[in-house]
Amino acid sequence: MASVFPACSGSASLFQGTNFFPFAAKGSPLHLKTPLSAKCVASLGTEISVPPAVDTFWLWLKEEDISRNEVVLQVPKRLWINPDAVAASEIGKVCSGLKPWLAVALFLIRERSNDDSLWKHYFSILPKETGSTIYWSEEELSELQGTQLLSTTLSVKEYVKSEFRRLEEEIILPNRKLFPSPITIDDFFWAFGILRSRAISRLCNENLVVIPFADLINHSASVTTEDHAYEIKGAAGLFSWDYLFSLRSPLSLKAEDQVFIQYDLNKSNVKLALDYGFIEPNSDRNAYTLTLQISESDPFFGDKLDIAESNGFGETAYFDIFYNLPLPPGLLPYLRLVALGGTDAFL
Ligand SMILES: C[S@@+](CC[C@H](N)C(=O)[O-])C[C@H]1O[C@@H](n2cnc3c(N)ncnc32)[C@H](O)[C@@H]1O
Repeated sequence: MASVFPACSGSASLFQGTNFFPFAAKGSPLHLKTPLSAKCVASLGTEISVPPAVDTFWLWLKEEDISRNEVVLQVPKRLWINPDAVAASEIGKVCSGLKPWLAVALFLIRERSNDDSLWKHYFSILPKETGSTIYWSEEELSELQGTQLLSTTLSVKEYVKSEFRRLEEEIILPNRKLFPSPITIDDFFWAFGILRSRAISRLCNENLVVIPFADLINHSASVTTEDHAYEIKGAAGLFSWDYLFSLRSPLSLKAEDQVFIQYDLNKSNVKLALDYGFIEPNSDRNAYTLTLQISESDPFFGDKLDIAESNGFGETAYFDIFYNLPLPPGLLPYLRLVALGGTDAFL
């Protein structure tokens, strides 16, 4: 059976004792409000059982008791990996017209092989792949036959392949000097998986950002709030000020407890498996995603699209239907809009 957990790619010796990363050492740009240590462990210690395929796993541990909402970690903006970091880099110009995730994916791939990268230590501990179903073998995927997870996984893989082919043709090959080392489809899948499992989009003004080291924090179903991430302005060094990503613990913790957050309360188990490579045993996560679309051949296509857009939907809309829960708001009105025809369309 496929592993839905990542194997640890870093070396445990990096983390001997409590002072682990060069980044987290004294005078580093990382702000640790109270001692915090990262460990590469053999078992998660979460409420979710760990299959034998799991080797090791990075996590953050507090070394002192902390109360709920206490700040545990701050990361200055200059370490964030986002479209601004790409724009300021050597590949900024050629990536300016790309979708943000494509630009950041290329940036991740390029920085990973750069020995002088600002994020060198961070890249050394990133997993080679996540447990996402996009990395499962044919044989493993055959276990999913008949499920929505399988069809979604296959279409995501197709989408990633076609985006890569376009990127190769339009950006990578015409700019050989900027991309001296060959970039393979596997590299691109790696970057895609890293972004799906580690990028956040909940900060104000940030649509896609990876916050190195804050992204080591694991998910727990026992955390039921999502308001752990803040962007604040503060001291980013002895003499400098910067925007900081500030992470508060949603739970009060005893020394040596693992710091957990809630990744997303609204993601179904299909999305959790696809994005992170784990699912929750909790049946509230079991959902079927219904896809509805206003057909371009509909005689009222333009009007219907206007109505959909003015209500926050598009030409295609996705609705997660959860087992034993009421239908999502918007599903029935959207369905009615799609189905309206004949004289009803003039009502
Ligand atoms: C944001 S990263 C967290 C960093 C992770 N600890 C590591 O060592 O790479 C998200 C990944 O951590 C793992 N993860 C986080 N919380 C988990 C949980 N409760 N159960 C299983 N895997 C989890 C999944 O592999 C997921 O793709």
